[in-house]
Amino acid sequence: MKLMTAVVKFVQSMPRLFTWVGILSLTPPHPLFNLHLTLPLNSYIIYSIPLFSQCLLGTLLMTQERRKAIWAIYVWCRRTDELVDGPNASHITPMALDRWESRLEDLFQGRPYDMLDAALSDTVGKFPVDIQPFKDMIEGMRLDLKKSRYKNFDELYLYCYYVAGTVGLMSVPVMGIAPESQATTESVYNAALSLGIANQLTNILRDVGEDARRGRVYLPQDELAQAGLSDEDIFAGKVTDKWRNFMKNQIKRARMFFDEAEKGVTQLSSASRWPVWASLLLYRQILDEIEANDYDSFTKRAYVSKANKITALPLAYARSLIGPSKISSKVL
Ligand SMILES: CC(C)=CCC/C(C)=C/CC/C(C)=C/CC/C(C)=C/COP(=O)(O)OP(=O)(O)O
Repeated sequence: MKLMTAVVKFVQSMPRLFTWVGILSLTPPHPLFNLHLTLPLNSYIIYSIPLFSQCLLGTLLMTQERRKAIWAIYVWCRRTDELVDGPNASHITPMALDRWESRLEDLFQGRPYDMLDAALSDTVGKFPVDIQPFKDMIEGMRLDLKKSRYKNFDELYLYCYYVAGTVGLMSVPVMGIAPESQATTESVYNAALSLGIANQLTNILRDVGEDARRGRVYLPQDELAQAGLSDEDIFAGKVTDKWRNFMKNQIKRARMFFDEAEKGVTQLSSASRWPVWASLLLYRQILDEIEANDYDSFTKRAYVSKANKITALPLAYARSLIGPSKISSKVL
């Protein structure tokens, strides 16, 4: 009977699934597509951002209210990221970030500056979203302006929290915890944080060459030294046995964060589980692709093929059918 209900639910969601698959294989939609607002086109926000767009596309599988809220949050994150990574990045000063922060405070108090802020203002009025992770993300941008090396994993972890772990914390109040969940709220937030960290570590391991060309090394310096490697080796960009061993350990650690995140997905409300599983399974596969590229993140950009993306959807759906149980909550 349960299986029957699941099959019916899956078939009922087919139109949305096809939209999702269709969009995955075409171009990303406009970010405001789901905000239902007629606004000037800020299309730069979405067009260069596979991971974010992957997460956003995933939200097509959610309820409309939640979908709009997640879009509003991710659009704000993207705009924040664009301040230090976008075309105007060279003009961005800590003062500009201070102004962005006071604008954030205003929108949280119901005084949005523009229409995109208004979408987030609307979201924070509807869902119990806290301002702290948003402020922390701005802090991460401040850090990125002045720092290009990380002494050890603690320092790198803090950076990953600021720029990505925060996104997990912002998302949980919107995605919702299943009413039948017996897990502690803290454990679910921890899992969400782990997913952000895992995504960012994966991003870093995929983009070593690209970052090095911008003079940045987002790898723990002490671990590089222990592996017999230095910045010069990163800039030289040669895949050696030392590099392979170093990467094997980094990939192992990123996978541990994905494992932590997986424990929390089952505790999310049923409508949110599918998109989260889909983006988790897809992003995790980038690590497999780095291995398949013989750890060459200097000249190759690991990516997940369209075929794998499409196969991940039903897999993610199957996993999303498993919700909280007494056993899993005891594990947490
Ligand atoms: C697991 C539980 C309980 C909840 C889920 C909580 C969520 C949604 C976590 C996801 C957090 C997330 C999407 C972080 C994004 C961090 C990141 C690495 C952003 C960078 O994205 P892009 O720069 O677009 O990456 P690309 O380079 O791939 O385009």
